[in-house]
Amino acid sequence: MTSVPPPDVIRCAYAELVVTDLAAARWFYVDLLGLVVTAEEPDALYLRAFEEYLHHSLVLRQGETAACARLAYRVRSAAEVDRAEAYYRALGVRVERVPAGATRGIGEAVRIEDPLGFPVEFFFDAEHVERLTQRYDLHGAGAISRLDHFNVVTPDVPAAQRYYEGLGFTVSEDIEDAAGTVYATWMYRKPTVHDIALTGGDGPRMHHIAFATHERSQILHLCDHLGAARRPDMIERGPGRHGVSNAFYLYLRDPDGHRIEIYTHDYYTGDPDNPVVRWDVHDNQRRDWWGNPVVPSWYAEASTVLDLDGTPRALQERTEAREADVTIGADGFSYTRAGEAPREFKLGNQV
Ligand SMILES: O=S(=O)(O)c1ccc(O)c(O)c1
Ligand SMILES: [Fe+2]
Repeated sequence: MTSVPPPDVIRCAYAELVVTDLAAARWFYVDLLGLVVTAEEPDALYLRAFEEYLHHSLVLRQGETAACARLAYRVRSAAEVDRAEAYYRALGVRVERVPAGATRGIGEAVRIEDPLGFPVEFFFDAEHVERLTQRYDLHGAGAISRLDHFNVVTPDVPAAQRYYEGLGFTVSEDIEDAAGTVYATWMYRKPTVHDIALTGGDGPRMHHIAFATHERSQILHLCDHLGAARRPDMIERGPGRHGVSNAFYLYLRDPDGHRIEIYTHDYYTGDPDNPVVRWDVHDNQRRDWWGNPVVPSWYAEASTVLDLDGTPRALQERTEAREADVTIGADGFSYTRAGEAPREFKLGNQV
């Protein structure tokens, strides 16, 4: 902890992913998902969704090894960038101040290796570009509106929660058990369910980046588009309805295996007394409100993250119980109503 006040974080703002085949990634993120190309270089793409007016919310950079190179938060003013620098220098983590343009379209920023081992950036100034909110002539049937959240894998969820609470984030929901083990926590700065989700596991790893649509039909169109492209293998989990967050969801895997969630219909959390929702890890409806199975890869696989030198981070093993061991997703391995025997037709009762 430090006596230096934390920066005033507004929201999650952009991610930078290393991809091994920029052309294949361009097909996935632009031709399939419909993200807009703000700028294009031989080895990088700067993409945004239709409601976004900052330069980008996703950078794809060609590289040898697929990884997450950066998770960036926007702070409320240029002065808050200075405060971020002071906060993290006092915290004693690695801090780098970078000039405007270090990332195309982004102003002066502070980059850190945060206490959880993630490469994180705080910025305010950014180039404004055309906001395409009502350019319905450009929206496809699967139009994506904006970046919504990051989900990261970290071994000690309570410790990660304390770190993010120190940064001014608030818990909206979590998954825990009767013994007090916390398996996952969702935390926000913008008034939705989360800007960051902390998933218990070997980390630091990036679990997924999520974009929001306005309508469930847009998510269903993306599924149909993948079917038409004969690439249903890119659909990892869903479509479905989450228990946690109540969002309608779809998880895709990009050509490098990076997990992208498309998500809509979570809820407002902007009042100071927003009730925290706590889920029992055995509740079959926590991960999927309809009790559908969570595929094992969703628990097991996540993207490597890089340090500020671009070197892959070594993983620290989770020492507490793992959710996939305690219950395999929401598929009948546990209970929905405590004390009642599960029904025999759910997957969990057939293997
Ligand atoms: O699967 S969960 O219902 O726990 C869930 C809720 C919200 C999310 O953004 C997510 O990725 C996963
Ligand atoms: Fe998510």
